[in-house]
Amino acid sequence: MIEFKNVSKVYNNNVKALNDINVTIERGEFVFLVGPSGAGKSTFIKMLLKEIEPSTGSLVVNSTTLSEVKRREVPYYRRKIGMIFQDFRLIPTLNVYENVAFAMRVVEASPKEIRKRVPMVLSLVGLSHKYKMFPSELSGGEQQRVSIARALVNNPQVLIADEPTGNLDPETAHEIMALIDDINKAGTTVLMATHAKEIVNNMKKRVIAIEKGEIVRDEKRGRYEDENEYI
Ligand SMILES: Nc1ncnc2c1ncn2[C@@H]1O[C@H](COP(=O)(O)OP(=O)(O)OP(=O)(O)O)[C@@H](O)[C@H]1O
Repeated sequence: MIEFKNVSKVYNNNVKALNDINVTIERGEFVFLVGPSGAGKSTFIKMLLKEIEPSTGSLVVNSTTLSEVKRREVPYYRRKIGMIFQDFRLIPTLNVYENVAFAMRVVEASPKEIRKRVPMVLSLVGLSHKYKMFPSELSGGEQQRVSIARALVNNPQVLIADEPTGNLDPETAHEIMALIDDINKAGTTVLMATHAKEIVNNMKKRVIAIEKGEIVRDEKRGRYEDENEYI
């Protein structure tokens, strides 16, 4: 469960990026976070990862109050969260297997556990046969699958995706969304920030729309909606 309680963020330059956000996301939900550029979506996500602190208010993620997580505990807290990005962020000098294994090494998983989990998640994303290849030898969709495997390998409760289809053609984007949907159906909470209107409208999931730092819409089975559509 994710809870924002009266959360505001004012950056040093006095930009108010989020203004009194109150929202609850239940375990197992699939939520799209939409809104124009500069609306505050990245700020929302960075707070969940404890990359930045709220100026006021508090956040709770799976019973952990983030303000109580000490600096040295942050890496352990982040194990609860898998993260995927538009630009994949794979390590170019490591092959597929090693990219995924690396995420387990940094949290000091045992070699035995690594040998068990990595093939399991590579199979889940359909890349078992490409485990020796390097990121530069893979298509964009395959690279995103590797990054999804890496996000899932430590068995997180929440998957956060920041514009995960932004660099993919529509067909590949559709395949990646089907994979993320399956992951959600298996129980992982998904929060996805996106500008991909078609995807949001096709999937009929909860949509939280942010504008100028405020939640302007929060609908179950929502739509992307943009005002210009109706002009
Ligand atoms: N580190 C920072 N310092 C100062 N202002 C910032 C900082 N990061 C973001 N902002 C400002 O906060 C506001 C919200 O930015 P944010 O990056 O959260 O928007 P966004 O919805 O993620 O946009 P996009 O869709 O373009 O990624 C913007 O006005 C931005 O300029």
